[in-house]
Amino acid sequence: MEVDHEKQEAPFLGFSENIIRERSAEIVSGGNVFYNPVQEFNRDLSIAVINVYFQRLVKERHERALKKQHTQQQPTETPPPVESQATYVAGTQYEDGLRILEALSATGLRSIRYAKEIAGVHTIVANDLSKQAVESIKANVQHNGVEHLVETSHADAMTVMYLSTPAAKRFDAVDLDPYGCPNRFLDGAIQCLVNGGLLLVTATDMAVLAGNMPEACFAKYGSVPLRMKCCHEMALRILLHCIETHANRYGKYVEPLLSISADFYVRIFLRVHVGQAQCKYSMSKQSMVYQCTGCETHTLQPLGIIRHSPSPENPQKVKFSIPTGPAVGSSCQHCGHKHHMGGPIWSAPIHNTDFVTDLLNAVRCEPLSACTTQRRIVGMLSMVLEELQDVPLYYTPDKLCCVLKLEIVPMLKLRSALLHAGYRVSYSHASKNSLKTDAPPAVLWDILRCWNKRHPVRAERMIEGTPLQAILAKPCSADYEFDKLHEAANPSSRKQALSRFQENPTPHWGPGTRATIMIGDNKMPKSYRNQNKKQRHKAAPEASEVELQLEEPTGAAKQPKLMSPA
Ligand SMILES: C[S@@+](CC[C@H](N)C(=O)[O-])C[C@H]1O[C@@H](n2cnc3c(N)ncnc32)[C@H](O)[C@@H]1O
Ligand SMILES: [Zn+2]
Repeated sequence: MEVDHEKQEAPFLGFSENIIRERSAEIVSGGNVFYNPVQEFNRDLSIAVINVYFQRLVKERHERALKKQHTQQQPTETPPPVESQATYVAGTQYEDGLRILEALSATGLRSIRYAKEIAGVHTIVANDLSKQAVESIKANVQHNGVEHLVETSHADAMTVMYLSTPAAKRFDAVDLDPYGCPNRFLDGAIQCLVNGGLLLVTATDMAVLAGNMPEACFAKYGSVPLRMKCCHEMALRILLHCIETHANRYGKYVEPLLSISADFYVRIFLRVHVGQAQCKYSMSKQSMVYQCTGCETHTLQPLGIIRHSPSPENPQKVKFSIPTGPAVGSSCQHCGHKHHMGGPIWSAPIHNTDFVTDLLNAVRCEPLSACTTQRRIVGMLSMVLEELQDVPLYYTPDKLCCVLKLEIVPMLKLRSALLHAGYRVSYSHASKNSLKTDAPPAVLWDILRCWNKRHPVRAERMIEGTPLQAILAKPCSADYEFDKLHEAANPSSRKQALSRFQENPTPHWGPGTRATIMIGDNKMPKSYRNQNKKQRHKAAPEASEVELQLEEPTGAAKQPKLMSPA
């Protein structure tokens, strides 16, 4: 697929002396083309997801075929066998295999790995806007012997996707892995996917998504972010909201399979289905978020509600309506301060636990168990399965205690207190220090009042008008149990010490790399590169945006820090 829109010849970089090896693939031609070794986790996970997605697809096809046979065949006929996943192997082309588009491919590494490690491929189109990148993809595809599966394309990703909207040309899976924000590619991706197709989206503009530039976030994603401790989950939910609104325009809706916040980016795996009727449910999957400017308590205000109103003619009948609100008073019921309002965000579950269970089983077995980042994938997925799926967003004990200037409650004590009081708790995969709970915020503050009795805040801190004074002035309504460890307080992933977070980030950790970062065929501005060098060891500098420091806080709560380019 060649769209010849580039007139001038960019120099072909040729083969570099360095060979990059990542699992099954070797990259022999890279030059100035983007390559980020830290994204190996992202690529490993994507390979696992696409493999399991294809297994599901085969099963769905099988069930459909059986159903068809059942309705058509005579009772005496024996049904012919329908192919199962076991017959598919990686590296071979299948007529009924997946048509995958890697819309922003850089060196082609991801596409080459998809060709070699995904069982049941028809074609992979590896596309890039940069001529250098495309030369590099061609050389790498040839070197790895996957020309029969990987087709190279030199075009704007949007052109490729819009030219692929006719039914016969659609893709089963589209992978968007851009620099920064993926928003401009979403419309085309939604339109060029088959019904039930898989969309894989990365966003690395975390400073925007995590609340440092609300005006930019609204312009890009149609949602106002809030600066919260749970900003990584908020980022996932903003991106999901954005993709859902794109899908709804075409009578489609999304089914999130897995939504991951990792290192310096978010990555979402979801299916896009056709269904006007299901689009009506979209309103009730989105919420506005109120955040108190004093104590940071968050409260969700759904945009829609669904009521089941069965009738004899239609037992499944539902009614869609608008909830009354606002969900908070004009000032915070806990501390009396005013609220900020953010959103809308996706407030329905962000993972499909059946899918994640299959995925976890798959990465524990050959061949996926052999991938380099397998331990981290197992840890991450185990944590995802432990998350309270019906509780959007989370608190952190350090921030809660910071508001009240209290000694920090150890996580297991706080979790035990909540569990003994009859509430559910979980971590979020997005933060080591997270606390998801179905306990109302009033209970959380009450528990901290109880903690204050044991570890009282210094008297001089009780200043009139502060959230601390307002919250601690109220009497504690119960004596919570902190000391008796609840059996569910320590989740299995933690007990087993599964590798759940990025360990020992490399010196070049972040969206940038040692090689020149390219934006299309243009080099990243020098000021960014210099800044990049200075900050490499610290956090995650972003190619085109200021970046958020993503380290987990230690000790008392810290606000996320911006690292602006010099
Ligand atoms: C982050 S890199 C992709 C990395 C790659 N997916 C991987 O796993 O190694 C982004 C790539 O997108 C390309 N690009 C930027 N804008 C594009 C556009 N509008 N259409 C196609 N490619 C584009 C850049 O040239 C760059 O190679
Ligand atoms: Zn408050």
